[in-house]
Amino acid sequence: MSMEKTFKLTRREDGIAILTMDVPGETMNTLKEQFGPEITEILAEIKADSSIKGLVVTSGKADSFVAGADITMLAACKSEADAKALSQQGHVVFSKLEGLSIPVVAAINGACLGGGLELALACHLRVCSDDKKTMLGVPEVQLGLLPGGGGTQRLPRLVGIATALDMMLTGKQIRPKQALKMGLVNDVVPNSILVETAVELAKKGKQAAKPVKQSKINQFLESSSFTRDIMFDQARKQVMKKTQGNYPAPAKIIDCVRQGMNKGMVQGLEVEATHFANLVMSKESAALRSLFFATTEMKKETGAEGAVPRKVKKVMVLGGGLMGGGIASVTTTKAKIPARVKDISEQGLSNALSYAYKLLDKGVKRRHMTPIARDNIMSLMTTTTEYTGIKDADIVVEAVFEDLALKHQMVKDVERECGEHTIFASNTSSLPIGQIAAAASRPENVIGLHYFSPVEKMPLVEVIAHKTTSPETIATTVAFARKQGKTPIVVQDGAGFYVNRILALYMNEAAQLLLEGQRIEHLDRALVKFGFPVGPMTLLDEVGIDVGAKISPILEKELGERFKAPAAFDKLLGDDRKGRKNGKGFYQYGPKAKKAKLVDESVYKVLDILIASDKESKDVAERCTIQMLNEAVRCLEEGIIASARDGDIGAIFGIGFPPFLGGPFRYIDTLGAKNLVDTLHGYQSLYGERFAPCETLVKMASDGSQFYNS
Ligand SMILES: C[C@H](O)CC(=O)SCCNC(=O)CCNC(=O)[C@H](O)C(C)(C)COP(=O)(O)OP(=O)(O)OC[C@H]1O[C@@H](n2cnc3c(N)ncnc32)[C@H](O)[C@@H]1OP(=O)(O)O
Repeated sequence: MSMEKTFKLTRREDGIAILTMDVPGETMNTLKEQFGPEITEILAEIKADSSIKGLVVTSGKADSFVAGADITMLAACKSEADAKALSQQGHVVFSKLEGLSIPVVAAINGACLGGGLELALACHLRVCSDDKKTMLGVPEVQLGLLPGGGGTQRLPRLVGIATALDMMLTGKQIRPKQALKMGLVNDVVPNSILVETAVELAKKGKQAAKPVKQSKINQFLESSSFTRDIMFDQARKQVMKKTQGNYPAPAKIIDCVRQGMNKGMVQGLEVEATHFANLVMSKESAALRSLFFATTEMKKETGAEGAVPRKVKKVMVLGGGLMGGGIASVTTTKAKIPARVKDISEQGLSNALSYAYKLLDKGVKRRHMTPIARDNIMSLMTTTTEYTGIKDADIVVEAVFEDLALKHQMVKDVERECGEHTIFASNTSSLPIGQIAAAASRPENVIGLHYFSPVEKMPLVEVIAHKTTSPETIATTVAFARKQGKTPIVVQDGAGFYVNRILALYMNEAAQLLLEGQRIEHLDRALVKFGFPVGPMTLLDEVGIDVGAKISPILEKELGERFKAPAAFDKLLGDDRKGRKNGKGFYQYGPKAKKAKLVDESVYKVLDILIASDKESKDVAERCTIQMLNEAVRCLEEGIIASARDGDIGAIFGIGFPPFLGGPFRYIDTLGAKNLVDTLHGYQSLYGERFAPCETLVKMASDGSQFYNS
């Protein structure tokens, strides 16, 4: 362990001392084991020094305050007792800080999250910079945890119960302006005068806390334990509906606040430490923490070892449809790279422009963005019906119809009209990239870049290298996707790549259950209960039944019999059911549809279905998900994905596989390969070969091995 210290105390001539936190050897400040003892020592020194009249707490890192407790330290806890001790140690030092008789002001620039915000809350006042990196929040819930450094107690006392619950249950990050408005900070200033402003505040002395600004209704609700209990019950109900009981943290957060507000801070902190410890040791938090570690690790990977990404300064998007519009939008809005959209029709072009404009304008309406900033970003997006102004494009992303001949034409056009180095990235969801590259004279520049709809919301992209894609093309495409705010996984070429391939079998199984007489809403509910964001029938309506019908035979042809879709697509399309897009699918749409989504019962007749009694929810969920698990392992076996980690990230970020399970591979480790293989064999004898376990699983079942070591 380093002998360097985390804290530095500087005494100024005016009597204000600056306490600077700077964890040695790390890019970001986090609360580590040495935090407690070190700050305790310093606080004693400050207390004993009567020349110190005020204290400013700040960070020595250029662009972060404190990003919270060190998650690695939490993950290393061996027992609830370990974790509880950590939380209680935090309580003790934070209350010492709060108990200082001199004024204590936090000066915040950059991320101030979790335990970092809890540190700031223990100060008497807070000033933050107006930098765009400055974000305040308690994201613990996203790690399956709760704020365990007094946050569940100090936050509601500062900003009110309703606001605090919202922050803790969503984990959302608050920007400076909003933080000021809600009373989370006392002032917002440019970073250049941050510390000076904090010093001036400290000189003014401790001030009585201003009453929280909040609505009349919340004032009323928070005024007595009786009305507060109504609020807590309401919050609990909402949370149970949202989490389906799969995540233990939210209910525990509510309980901490309830007990703390009704029985006082001491009791509240005791409950907080107990619940925190319990959550640290939960399997849900372990899975969510592994996601955090996986995504931070992936941020550093180039996608092709040794290759250096080329700088992308200009992008062209072919096709102004839903996908093309979305891709152009994240290119200009997130990556801030000029994008030129080409479509054969003016209509397509105006669609793409209005797609981007609407998203930006939402930001203006919510006051996250000025109209000028919106217009500046819009000016990065230009349109054309000809190949003009694209000679210097570094990447062309193609999002036209799924038609191989058309894609070949695009490849040829781009090779003719653009530069030698221009990358041709196809957003195809089903055609193998190698087949598209077959028409290229520079196949090393051809790659797949598969987005998910809606592009601005779905965090994943698949980057697909075919056999001769160059490492530089891979690295450039990966870096480009990351600039668009995406998490890229590099996968190998093959029908359906990874995500759609595992999704297809899961969807087919749901369709099979439907044909066996299981009700549509029952199927959807069973999988939502399991932890998916929407059920398979809703998903098919959203994606488009016609789209599913188009992809299905390609997968069957390339990957085999097990991909054969149940005979339903023809009948559905024969009845003109495409899903939400044409207002006709499994559910009712349009002006007559009720707010609560209702099944369009006439679909049962179209499919000649006799409704049977509901199977157990968990059996329905198992039968569908087990197909996904088996196929995910097959993708690893075939080298389609490079690692179990990539497979887990792909399924969670691309499909919404339940995050608390950690992804298909981590879930298989939890279930045990032997157990899974036995279950697959059971289904195989009932329903046939599509349930035959893949080789790797059979091997793992016999030798007891796992995908992960921990
Ligand atoms: C008791 C308390 O209530 C419990 C807690 O506080 S739990 C922790 C709550 N805090 C969080 O969840 C925040 C986690 N961090 C983040 O979301 C992001 O890192 C961030 C938004 C702060 C910055 O993102 P970004 O600029 O992309 O940097 P990113 O690459 O993620 O992180 C930089 C480094 O800091 C590390 N880091 C950031 N936060 C960390 C944390 N809380 N614990 C451990 N390491 C952390 C990353 O692992 C990475 O390390 P490396 O460079 O050695 O690989």
